[in-house]
Amino acid sequence: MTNIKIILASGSPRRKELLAQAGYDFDVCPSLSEEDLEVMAPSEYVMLLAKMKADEVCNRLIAEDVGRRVKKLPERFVVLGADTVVSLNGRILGKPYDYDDAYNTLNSLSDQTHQVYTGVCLIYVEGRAKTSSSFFEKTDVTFYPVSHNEIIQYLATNEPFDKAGSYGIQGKGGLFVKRIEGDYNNVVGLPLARVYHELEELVSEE
Ligand SMILES: Cc1cn([C@H]2C[C@H](O)[C@@H](COP(=O)(O)OP(=O)(O)OP(=O)(O)O)O2)c(=O)[nH]c1=O
Repeated sequence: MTNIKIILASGSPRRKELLAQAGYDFDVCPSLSEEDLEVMAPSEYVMLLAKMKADEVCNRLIAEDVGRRVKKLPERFVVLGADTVVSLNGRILGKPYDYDDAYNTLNSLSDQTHQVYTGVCLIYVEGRAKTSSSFFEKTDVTFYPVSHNEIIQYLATNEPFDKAGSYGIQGKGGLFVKRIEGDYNNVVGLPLARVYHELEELVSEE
């Protein structure tokens, strides 16, 4: 039996008991639960989600290519993962769960300033080497007062349901926006100019 140290990425007492039963040397480091995620700072949260998305795609593509005689992946490429949330008074508002959630979210954003955070993770793959960079951008968005009828009309467009904070600044949701401070593209889901600069730095680092 190997004597290598195992880090058990799980909070399950059953898994712990089974590893102990076999006599393995291990430490427990449970992965973050949904409850932990909800109390994270929005900046940390979006960077973690962006990294999870990029890691998953990167690992899957590389694993799929391993079995191929003719490789589909180029010698060098970058995987970009991103995640966007709205934060109102420190509370994270993602995509709405349902109609009522979208209504309540828009109602709470009315006549208020909230923050839109987008986290980005870039993974640069060159041969077998991987280097990555993670960052976030924050944009402050102030809404005009939004009435009950305006929210009902807006929900009928179906625009809110796949969007963080239940609105799209690039669509009819733009009519609610009084002012923004920061990158507009960041609100739409990708801080393009920051991505450009980080990408330039990442791929020229070797
Ligand atoms: C606030 C706001 C968000 N959004 C969008 C950007 C994101 O696509 C979405 C938040 O969901 P995300 O989970 O960040 O992204 P996604 O599910 O659309 O795509 P994937 O996970 O595959 O990368 O909300 C707008 O389009 N306009 C806006 O004004």
